[in-house]
Amino acid sequence: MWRKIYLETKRIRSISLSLNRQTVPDGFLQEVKREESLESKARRIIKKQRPFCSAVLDHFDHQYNEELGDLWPSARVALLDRQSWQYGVMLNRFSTVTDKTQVLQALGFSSLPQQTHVSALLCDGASAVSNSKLEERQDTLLSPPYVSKCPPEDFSLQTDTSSQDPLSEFALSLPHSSLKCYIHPHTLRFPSQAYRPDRLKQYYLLNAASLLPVLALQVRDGDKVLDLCSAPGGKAVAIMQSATPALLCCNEPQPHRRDWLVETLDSFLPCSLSSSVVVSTQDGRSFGNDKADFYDKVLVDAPCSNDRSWLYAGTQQQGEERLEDRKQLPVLQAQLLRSALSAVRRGGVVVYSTCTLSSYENQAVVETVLNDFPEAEVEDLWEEIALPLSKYFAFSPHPAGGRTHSKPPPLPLNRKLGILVVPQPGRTWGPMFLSRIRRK
Ligand SMILES: C[S@@+](CC[C@H](N)C(=O)[O-])C[C@H]1O[C@@H](n2cnc3c(N)ncnc32)[C@H](O)[C@@H]1O
Repeated sequence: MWRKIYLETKRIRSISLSLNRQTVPDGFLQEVKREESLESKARRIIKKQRPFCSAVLDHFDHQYNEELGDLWPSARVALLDRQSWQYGVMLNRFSTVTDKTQVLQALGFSSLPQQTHVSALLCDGASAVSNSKLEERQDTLLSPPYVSKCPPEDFSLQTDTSSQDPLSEFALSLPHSSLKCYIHPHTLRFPSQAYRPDRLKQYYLLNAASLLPVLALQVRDGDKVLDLCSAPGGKAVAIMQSATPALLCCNEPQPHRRDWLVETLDSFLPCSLSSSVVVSTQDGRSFGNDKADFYDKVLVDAPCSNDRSWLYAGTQQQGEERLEDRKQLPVLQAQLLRSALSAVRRGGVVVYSTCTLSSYENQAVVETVLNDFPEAEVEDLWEEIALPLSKYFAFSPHPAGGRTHSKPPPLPLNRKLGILVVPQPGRTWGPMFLSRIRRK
Protein backbone atom coordinates (compact mmCIF):
# COMPACT_ATOMS: atom_id res chain seq x y z
CA MET A 1 0.00 0.00 0.00
CA TRP A 2 2.71 2.48 1.04
CA ARG A 3 4.74 1.66 -2.02
CA LYS A 4 1.69 2.42 -4.15
CA ILE A 5 1.26 5.77 -2.41
CA TYR A 6 4.94 6.53 -2.86
CA LEU A 7 4.84 5.73 -6.59
CA GLU A 8 1.63 7.68 -7.09
CA THR A 9 3.06 10.69 -5.27
CA LYS A 10 6.19 10.51 -7.40
CA ARG A 11 4.10 10.33 -10.55
CA ILE A 12 1.98 13.32 -9.56
CA ARG A 13 5.13 15.26 -8.68
CA SER A 14 6.66 14.53 -12.07
CA ILE A 15 3.43 15.57 -13.80
CA SER A 16 3.48 18.70 -11.72
CA LEU A 17 7.10 19.43 -12.71
CA SER A 18 6.45 18.74 -16.36
CA LEU A 19 3.42 21.00 -16.24
CA ASN A 20 5.63 23.73 -14.81
CA ARG A 21 8.01 23.38 -17.71
CA GLN A 22 5.29 23.53 -20.34
CA THR A 23 3.38 26.49 -21.62
CA VAL A 24 0.23 25.68 -19.74
CA PRO A 25 -1.87 28.76 -18.98
CA ASP A 26 -0.94 30.07 -15.52
CA GLY A 27 -4.41 30.17 -14.03
CA PHE A 28 -5.18 26.63 -15.03
CA LEU A 29 -1.95 25.24 -13.68
CA GLN A 30 -2.51 26.89 -10.33
CA GLU A 31 -5.95 25.41 -10.23
CA VAL A 32 -4.65 21.93 -11.00
CA LYS A 33 -2.07 22.30 -8.27
CA ARG A 34 -4.49 23.67 -5.73
CA GLU A 35 -7.27 21.20 -6.30
CA GLU A 36 -5.21 18.09 -6.84
CA SER A 37 -2.55 18.63 -4.23
CA LEU A 38 -0.26 15.76 -3.37
CA GLU A 39 -1.83 15.52 0.05
CA SER A 40 -5.38 15.13 -1.22
CA LYS A 41 -4.28 12.56 -3.79
CA ALA A 42 -2.50 10.56 -1.12
CA ARG A 43 -5.48 10.86 1.20
CA ARG A 44 -7.72 9.49 -1.52
CA ILE A 45 -5.49 6.50 -2.00
CA ILE A 46 -5.21 5.64 1.67
CA LYS A 47 -8.87 6.33 2.33
CA LYS A 48 -10.27 3.03 3.37
CA GLN A 49 -12.53 1.60 0.71
CA ARG A 50 -16.07 1.60 1.94
CA PRO A 51 -17.10 -2.05 2.12
CA PHE A 52 -19.74 -3.21 -0.29
CA CYS A 53 -23.14 -4.26 0.96
CA SER A 54 -23.37 -8.04 0.76
CA ALA A 55 -27.19 -8.06 0.70
CA VAL A 56 -27.11 -5.97 -2.46
CA LEU A 57 -24.30 -8.03 -3.99
CA ASP A 58 -26.16 -11.29 -3.30
CA HIS A 59 -29.23 -9.84 -4.94
CA PHE A 60 -27.22 -8.71 -7.99
CA ASP A 61 -25.52 -12.11 -8.23
CA HIS A 62 -28.86 -13.81 -8.32
CA GLN A 63 -30.52 -11.44 -10.79
CA TYR A 64 -27.64 -10.60 -13.11
CA ASN A 65 -26.34 -14.13 -13.43
CA GLU A 66 -29.74 -14.87 -14.88
CA GLU A 67 -29.97 -11.77 -17.02
CA LEU A 68 -26.42 -11.25 -18.23
CA GLY A 69 -25.07 -14.78 -18.16
CA ASP A 70 -21.30 -14.94 -18.51
CA LEU A 71 -20.98 -11.16 -18.80
CA TRP A 72 -21.90 -10.77 -15.13
CA PRO A 73 -18.76 -12.22 -13.42
CA SER A 74 -16.50 -9.69 -15.16
CA ALA A 75 -19.02 -6.88 -14.61
CA ARG A 76 -19.00 -7.84 -10.93
CA VAL A 77 -15.21 -7.53 -10.81
CA ALA A 78 -15.36 -4.07 -12.43
CA LEU A 79 -18.08 -2.84 -10.06
CA LEU A 80 -16.30 -4.11 -6.95
CA ASP A 81 -12.90 -2.66 -7.81
CA ARG A 82 -13.53 1.01 -7.18
CA GLN A 83 -9.87 1.87 -7.77
CA SER A 84 -10.32 0.81 -11.38
CA TRP A 85 -13.26 3.09 -12.13
CA GLN A 86 -12.60 5.49 -14.99
CA TYR A 87 -13.76 9.07 -15.35
CA GLY A 88 -14.43 11.04 -18.49
CA VAL A 89 -13.68 14.74 -18.87
CA MET A 90 -16.33 16.66 -20.79
CA LEU A 91 -15.07 20.07 -21.85
CA ASN A 92 -17.22 23.13 -21.39
CA ARG A 93 -17.42 25.03 -24.65
CA PHE A 94 -18.65 28.12 -22.80
CA SER A 95 -15.51 28.52 -20.72
CA THR A 96 -13.24 31.19 -22.10
CA VAL A 97 -10.11 29.81 -20.44
CA THR A 98 -8.07 28.34 -23.26
CA ASP A 99 -6.36 25.10 -24.06
CA LYS A 100 -7.64 22.32 -21.84
CA THR A 101 -6.37 19.78 -24.35
CA GLN A 102 -2.78 20.71 -23.54
CA VAL A 103 -3.33 20.07 -19.85
CA LEU A 104 -5.11 16.81 -20.58
CA GLN A 105 -2.21 15.68 -22.71
CA ALA A 106 0.30 16.59 -20.01
CA LEU A 107 -1.63 14.34 -17.64
CA GLY A 108 -1.58 11.45 -20.07
CA PHE A 109 -4.76 12.05 -22.05
CA SER A 110 -3.32 11.90 -25.54
CA SER A 111 -4.74 13.23 -28.79
CA LEU A 112 -7.77 12.26 -30.80
CA PRO A 113 -6.79 9.63 -33.36
CA GLN A 114 -10.22 8.05 -33.26
CA GLN A 115 -12.13 11.25 -33.52
CA THR A 116 -12.55 11.24 -37.25
CA HIS A 117 -13.36 7.59 -37.31
CA VAL A 118 -15.91 7.67 -34.51
CA SER A 119 -17.36 10.99 -35.53
CA ALA A 120 -17.69 9.89 -39.11
CA LEU A 121 -19.61 6.81 -38.10
CA LEU A 122 -21.83 8.74 -35.75
CA CYS A 123 -22.31 11.63 -38.13
CA ASP A 124 -23.42 9.33 -40.91
CA GLY A 125 -26.25 7.91 -38.84
CA ALA A 126 -27.09 11.18 -37.17
CA SER A 127 -27.14 13.30 -40.28
CA ALA A 128 -29.35 10.83 -42.10
CA VAL A 129 -31.91 11.22 -39.34
CA SER A 130 -31.25 14.90 -39.13
CA ASN A 131 -31.99 15.55 -42.81
CA SER A 132 -35.22 13.64 -42.83
CA LYS A 133 -36.21 15.22 -39.54
CA LEU A 134 -35.53 18.69 -40.85
CA GLU A 135 -37.74 18.11 -43.88
CA GLU A 136 -40.45 16.65 -41.71
CA ARG A 137 -40.23 19.54 -39.27
CA GLN A 138 -40.07 22.45 -41.65
CA ASP A 139 -43.70 23.41 -41.36
CA THR A 140 -44.18 22.48 -37.71
CA LEU A 141 -41.19 24.01 -35.99
CA LEU A 142 -41.31 27.61 -34.89
CA SER A 143 -38.32 29.67 -35.86
CA PRO A 144 -35.77 29.49 -33.03
CA PRO A 145 -36.28 32.34 -30.60
CA TYR A 146 -32.86 31.95 -29.03
CA VAL A 147 -30.02 34.12 -30.27
CA SER A 148 -26.93 34.22 -28.06
CA LYS A 149 -26.39 37.74 -26.80
CA CYS A 150 -22.81 37.24 -25.73
CA PRO A 151 -21.18 34.44 -27.72
CA PRO A 152 -18.14 33.03 -25.97
CA GLU A 153 -14.74 33.82 -27.43
CA ASP A 154 -13.41 30.31 -27.19
CA PHE A 155 -15.98 28.11 -28.90
CA SER A 156 -13.46 26.24 -31.01
CA LEU A 157 -11.81 23.53 -28.97
CA GLN A 158 -8.41 22.40 -30.09
CA THR A 159 -7.70 18.95 -31.35
CA ASP A 160 -4.40 17.33 -32.09
CA THR A 161 -3.70 14.42 -34.38
CA SER A 162 -0.55 13.09 -32.71
CA SER A 163 -1.38 10.03 -30.67
CA GLN A 164 0.19 7.89 -27.99
CA ASP A 165 -2.62 5.55 -27.25
CA PRO A 166 -5.55 4.99 -29.57
CA LEU A 167 -7.88 4.08 -26.73
CA SER A 168 -7.09 7.02 -24.52
CA GLU A 169 -9.58 9.50 -25.87
CA PHE A 170 -12.55 9.86 -28.07
CA ALA A 171 -14.85 12.61 -29.05
CA LEU A 172 -18.56 12.15 -29.19
CA SER A 173 -19.51 14.38 -32.05
CA LEU A 174 -22.65 15.21 -33.87
CA PRO A 175 -22.56 17.32 -37.01
CA HIS A 176 -21.48 20.82 -36.00
CA SER A 177 -21.53 19.74 -32.36
CA SER A 178 -18.88 20.80 -29.90
CA LEU A 179 -19.58 18.06 -27.35
CA LYS A 180 -16.14 16.75 -26.49
CA CYS A 181 -15.22 14.11 -23.96
CA TYR A 182 -11.78 12.78 -23.13
CA ILE A 183 -11.14 9.45 -21.52
CA HIS A 184 -8.02 7.85 -20.16
CA PRO A 185 -7.14 4.18 -20.67
CA HIS A 186 -6.32 3.84 -16.99
CA THR A 187 -7.88 5.24 -13.87
CA LEU A 188 -6.28 8.66 -13.77
CA ARG A 189 -8.80 11.06 -12.34
CA PHE A 190 -8.67 14.63 -13.50
CA PRO A 191 -9.10 17.06 -10.58
CA SER A 192 -12.62 18.32 -10.02
CA GLN A 193 -13.13 22.06 -10.02
CA ALA A 194 -14.61 23.87 -7.07
CA TYR A 195 -17.72 26.02 -7.55
CA ARG A 196 -16.91 29.68 -8.11
CA PRO A 197 -19.77 32.09 -8.66
CA ASP A 198 -17.59 34.41 -10.74
CA ARG A 199 -16.23 31.85 -13.18
CA LEU A 200 -17.53 29.10 -15.43
CA LYS A 201 -16.07 25.65 -14.93
CA GLN A 202 -13.94 24.32 -17.74
CA TYR A 203 -14.97 20.70 -17.62
CA TYR A 204 -17.34 18.20 -16.04
CA LEU A 205 -16.19 14.83 -14.73
CA LEU A 206 -18.52 11.99 -15.52
CA ASN A 207 -19.04 8.37 -16.35
CA ALA A 208 -18.57 8.65 -20.12
CA ALA A 209 -21.52 6.30 -20.72
CA SER A 210 -23.76 9.11 -19.43
CA LEU A 211 -23.20 10.90 -22.70
CA LEU A 212 -24.81 8.17 -24.77
CA PRO A 213 -28.42 9.14 -23.95
CA VAL A 214 -27.57 12.72 -24.94
CA LEU A 215 -26.06 11.49 -28.17
CA ALA A 216 -29.18 9.41 -28.84
CA LEU A 217 -31.42 12.43 -28.22
CA GLN A 218 -29.91 14.20 -31.28
CA VAL A 219 -30.69 17.69 -30.10
CA ARG A 220 -30.51 20.30 -32.87
CA ASP A 221 -30.28 24.06 -32.67
CA GLY A 222 -33.75 25.49 -32.15
CA ASP A 223 -35.25 22.34 -30.57
CA LYS A 224 -37.52 22.56 -27.56
CA VAL A 225 -36.09 20.04 -25.10
CA LEU A 226 -37.31 18.69 -21.77
CA ASP A 227 -34.89 17.04 -19.33
CA LEU A 228 -37.57 15.44 -17.19
CA CYS A 229 -35.40 14.14 -14.31
CA SER A 230 -32.55 16.58 -14.41
CA ALA A 231 -30.54 16.83 -11.17
CA PRO A 232 -27.63 17.09 -10.71
CA GLY A 233 -27.56 18.30 -14.32
CA GLY A 234 -24.75 16.39 -16.05
CA LYS A 235 -26.86 15.52 -19.07
CA ALA A 236 -28.35 19.02 -19.24
CA VAL A 237 -24.80 20.39 -19.45
CA ALA A 238 -23.99 17.81 -22.16
CA ILE A 239 -27.08 18.81 -24.13
CA MET A 240 -25.90 22.41 -24.07
CA GLN A 241 -22.47 21.33 -25.32
CA SER A 242 -24.00 19.52 -28.27
CA ALA A 243 -26.41 22.18 -29.58
CA THR A 244 -28.21 25.42 -28.89
CA PRO A 245 -31.84 24.50 -28.24
CA ALA A 246 -34.50 27.19 -28.29
CA LEU A 247 -35.62 25.90 -24.92
CA LEU A 248 -34.15 23.45 -22.42
CA CYS A 249 -36.47 22.84 -19.49
CA CYS A 250 -34.59 21.10 -16.66
CA ASN A 251 -37.06 19.52 -14.27
CA GLU A 252 -36.29 18.27 -10.76
CA PRO A 253 -38.94 17.92 -8.04
CA GLN A 254 -36.69 17.25 -5.03
CA PRO A 255 -35.72 20.59 -3.46
CA HIS A 256 -32.16 19.75 -2.40
CA ARG A 257 -31.40 18.15 -5.75
CA ARG A 258 -32.94 21.09 -7.55
CA ASP A 259 -30.47 23.39 -5.70
CA TRP A 260 -27.66 21.14 -6.88
CA LEU A 261 -29.01 21.34 -10.44
CA VAL A 262 -29.15 25.15 -10.31
CA GLU A 263 -25.57 25.27 -9.10
CA THR A 264 -24.45 22.97 -11.95
CA LEU A 265 -26.20 25.08 -14.59
CA ASP A 266 -24.77 28.20 -13.02
CA SER A 267 -21.28 26.69 -13.09
CA PHE A 268 -21.32 25.72 -16.77
CA LEU A 269 -23.63 28.01 -18.71
CA PRO A 270 -23.22 31.71 -19.42
CA CYS A 271 -25.87 34.17 -18.30
CA SER A 272 -26.82 34.81 -21.93
CA LEU A 273 -28.54 31.40 -21.92
CA SER A 274 -30.69 32.06 -18.89
CA SER A 275 -33.77 32.81 -20.98
CA SER A 276 -33.58 29.54 -22.89
CA VAL A 277 -32.48 27.22 -20.06
CA VAL A 278 -35.14 27.11 -17.37
CA VAL A 279 -35.55 25.06 -14.20
CA SER A 280 -38.87 23.52 -13.29
CA THR A 281 -39.81 21.70 -10.09
CA GLN A 282 -42.80 19.56 -11.02
CA ASP A 283 -43.43 15.90 -10.58
CA GLY A 284 -42.36 14.61 -14.00
CA ARG A 285 -45.60 12.65 -14.29
CA SER A 286 -47.57 15.86 -14.76
CA PHE A 287 -45.88 17.02 -17.97
CA GLY A 288 -47.95 14.72 -20.17
CA ASN A 289 -51.08 16.67 -19.18
CA ASP A 290 -49.63 20.13 -18.64
CA LYS A 291 -47.42 20.28 -21.72
CA ALA A 292 -48.97 17.79 -24.13
CA ASP A 293 -47.40 17.70 -27.64
CA PHE A 294 -45.07 20.58 -26.78
CA TYR A 295 -41.46 19.35 -26.94
CA ASP A 296 -39.30 18.15 -29.83
CA LYS A 297 -37.09 16.01 -27.59
CA VAL A 298 -37.56 14.64 -24.08
CA LEU A 299 -34.93 12.93 -21.98
CA VAL A 300 -36.17 10.63 -19.21
CA ASP A 301 -33.04 9.84 -17.21
CA ALA A 302 -35.18 8.01 -14.72
CA PRO A 303 -34.75 7.56 -10.97
CA CYS A 304 -33.46 4.00 -10.75
CA SER A 305 -31.49 1.58 -8.63
CA ASN A 306 -28.06 2.97 -9.32
CA ASP A 307 -26.06 -0.25 -9.24
CA ARG A 308 -22.72 1.42 -8.56
CA SER A 309 -23.81 3.40 -5.54
CA TRP A 310 -26.23 0.79 -4.24
CA LEU A 311 -23.40 -1.70 -3.90
CA TYR A 312 -21.96 0.67 -1.33
CA ALA A 313 -25.33 1.39 0.26
CA GLY A 314 -24.00 1.39 3.83
CA THR A 315 -25.39 -1.07 6.34
CA GLN A 316 -27.02 -4.36 5.53
CA GLN A 317 -30.31 -2.91 6.67
CA GLN A 318 -30.04 0.09 4.37
CA GLY A 319 -29.20 -2.24 1.50
CA GLU A 320 -32.20 -4.41 2.23
CA GLU A 321 -34.48 -1.37 2.42
CA ARG A 322 -33.26 -0.20 -0.97
CA LEU A 323 -33.86 -3.59 -2.48
CA GLU A 324 -37.39 -3.42 -1.14
CA ASP A 325 -37.87 0.03 -2.69
CA ARG A 326 -36.46 -1.32 -5.94
CA LYS A 327 -39.66 -3.22 -6.57
CA GLN A 328 -41.63 0.04 -6.84
CA LEU A 329 -39.30 1.73 -9.32
CA PRO A 330 -40.62 0.23 -12.59
CA VAL A 331 -44.07 1.64 -11.86
CA LEU A 332 -42.74 5.18 -11.44
CA GLN A 333 -40.42 4.76 -14.43
CA ALA A 334 -43.27 3.69 -16.70
CA GLN A 335 -45.38 6.63 -15.52
CA LEU A 336 -42.55 9.05 -16.29
CA LEU A 337 -42.00 7.52 -19.72
CA ARG A 338 -45.72 7.76 -20.56
CA SER A 339 -45.75 11.37 -19.43
CA ALA A 340 -42.73 12.09 -21.65
CA LEU A 341 -44.38 10.46 -24.66
CA SER A 342 -47.43 12.67 -24.19
CA ALA A 343 -45.29 15.79 -23.76
CA VAL A 344 -43.39 15.22 -27.01
CA ARG A 345 -44.92 16.33 -30.31
CA ARG A 346 -45.76 13.83 -33.03
CA GLY A 347 -42.52 12.97 -34.82
CA GLY A 348 -40.49 13.97 -31.76
CA VAL A 349 -38.35 11.59 -29.74
CA VAL A 350 -38.04 10.46 -26.14
CA VAL A 351 -34.86 8.89 -24.82
CA TYR A 352 -35.33 6.72 -21.75
CA SER A 353 -32.21 5.90 -19.73
CA THR A 354 -31.15 4.40 -16.41
CA CYS A 355 -27.88 3.53 -14.72
CA THR A 356 -28.87 0.04 -13.66
CA LEU A 357 -28.37 -3.32 -15.34
CA SER A 358 -31.78 -4.50 -14.20
CA SER A 359 -33.99 -5.55 -17.10
CA TYR A 360 -37.06 -4.86 -14.94
CA GLU A 361 -36.18 -1.15 -14.96
CA ASN A 362 -34.92 -1.16 -18.54
CA GLN A 363 -36.35 -3.33 -21.31
CA ALA A 364 -39.44 -4.27 -19.28
CA VAL A 365 -40.40 -0.63 -18.69
CA VAL A 366 -40.03 0.21 -22.38
CA GLU A 367 -42.00 -2.86 -23.37
CA THR A 368 -44.83 -2.09 -20.92
CA VAL A 369 -45.19 1.47 -22.14
CA LEU A 370 -45.05 0.49 -25.81
CA ASN A 371 -47.92 -1.89 -25.19
CA ASP A 372 -50.25 0.91 -24.13
CA PHE A 373 -48.86 3.61 -26.42
CA PRO A 374 -49.59 2.46 -29.96
CA GLU A 375 -48.29 5.66 -31.55
CA ALA A 376 -44.82 5.09 -30.04
CA GLU A 377 -42.11 3.27 -31.94
CA VAL A 378 -38.75 2.21 -30.58
CA GLU A 379 -35.69 2.96 -32.71
CA ASP A 380 -32.67 0.71 -33.08
CA LEU A 381 -29.58 2.28 -31.49
CA TRP A 382 -27.38 -0.69 -32.21
CA GLU A 383 -26.02 0.44 -35.58
CA GLU A 384 -26.00 4.09 -34.67
CA ILE A 385 -24.32 3.97 -31.25
CA ALA A 386 -23.35 0.51 -30.02
CA LEU A 387 -21.42 -0.65 -33.07
CA PRO A 388 -19.32 2.48 -33.65
CA LEU A 389 -18.52 2.82 -29.95
CA SER A 390 -18.05 -0.84 -29.04
CA LYS A 391 -14.29 -0.28 -28.80
CA TYR A 392 -14.82 2.08 -25.89
CA PHE A 393 -17.88 0.68 -24.15
CA ALA A 394 -18.89 -2.91 -23.51
CA PHE A 395 -22.44 -3.44 -24.73
CA SER A 396 -24.74 -6.33 -24.04
CA PRO A 397 -25.38 -8.43 -25.97
CA HIS A 398 -21.90 -8.50 -27.39
CA PRO A 399 -21.80 -6.70 -30.77
CA ALA A 400 -20.24 -9.69 -32.47
CA GLY A 401 -23.04 -11.85 -31.16
CA GLY A 402 -20.48 -14.38 -29.99
CA ARG A 403 -21.48 -14.41 -26.37
CA THR A 404 -23.54 -17.24 -25.05
CA HIS A 405 -25.74 -17.34 -22.02
CA SER A 406 -25.32 -20.22 -19.66
CA LYS A 407 -29.05 -20.02 -19.01
CA PRO A 408 -31.70 -18.24 -21.05
CA PRO A 409 -32.47 -14.86 -19.46
CA PRO A 410 -36.00 -14.47 -18.01
CA LEU A 411 -36.55 -11.37 -20.12
CA PRO A 412 -35.05 -11.35 -23.59
CA LEU A 413 -32.05 -9.05 -23.94
CA ASN A 414 -33.86 -7.60 -26.89
CA ARG A 415 -31.56 -5.04 -28.37
CA LYS A 416 -34.47 -3.60 -30.32
CA LEU A 417 -35.77 -2.21 -27.02
CA GLY A 418 -32.53 -0.46 -26.14
CA ILE A 419 -28.80 -0.88 -25.62
CA LEU A 420 -27.03 -1.64 -22.36
CA VAL A 421 -23.48 -0.62 -21.36
CA VAL A 422 -22.05 -3.19 -18.94
CA PRO A 423 -18.92 -2.25 -16.94
CA GLN A 424 -15.98 -4.49 -17.71
CA PRO A 425 -12.35 -4.46 -16.49
CA GLY A 426 -10.51 -1.90 -18.63
CA ARG A 427 -13.80 -0.44 -19.85
CA THR A 428 -15.52 0.32 -16.58
CA TRP A 429 -18.12 2.70 -18.07
CA GLY A 430 -21.73 2.11 -17.21
CA PRO A 431 -24.10 0.66 -16.20
CA MET A 432 -26.19 2.61 -18.67
CA PHE A 433 -29.32 1.55 -20.50
CA LEU A 434 -30.82 3.70 -23.24
CA SER A 435 -33.77 3.43 -25.52
CA ARG A 436 -35.04 5.92 -28.10
CA ILE A 437 -38.75 6.03 -28.81
CA ARG A 438 -40.31 8.12 -31.56
CA ARG A 439 -43.88 9.32 -31.34
CA LYS A 440 -45.61 8.62 -34.62
C1 LIG B 1 -30.79 9.48 -12.37
S1 LIG B 1 -31.17 10.98 -11.63
C2 LIG B 1 -30.97 12.11 -12.96
C3 LIG B 1 -29.55 12.44 -13.30
C4 LIG B 1 -29.42 13.60 -14.26
N1 LIG B 1 -30.20 13.40 -15.46
C5 LIG B 1 -28.00 13.91 -14.63
O1 LIG B 1 -27.56 13.52 -15.71
O2 LIG B 1 -27.30 14.54 -13.85
C6 LIG B 1 -32.90 10.89 -11.48
C7 LIG B 1 -33.54 12.15 -10.90
O3 LIG B 1 -34.96 12.00 -10.98
C8 LIG B 1 -35.51 12.69 -9.90
N2 LIG B 1 -36.92 12.24 -9.70
C9 LIG B 1 -37.41 11.37 -8.78
N3 LIG B 1 -38.74 11.29 -8.91
C10 LIG B 1 -39.11 12.10 -9.91
C11 LIG B 1 -40.35 12.45 -10.52
N4 LIG B 1 -41.51 11.92 -10.07
N5 LIG B 1 -40.33 13.33 -11.53
C12 LIG B 1 -39.18 13.85 -11.99
N6 LIG B 1 -37.98 13.57 -11.47
C13 LIG B 1 -37.94 12.70 -10.44
C14 LIG B 1 -34.59 12.34 -8.75
O4 LIG B 1 -34.74 13.26 -7.69
C15 LIG B 1 -33.24 12.40 -9.44
O5 LIG B 1 -32.64 13.64 -9.26
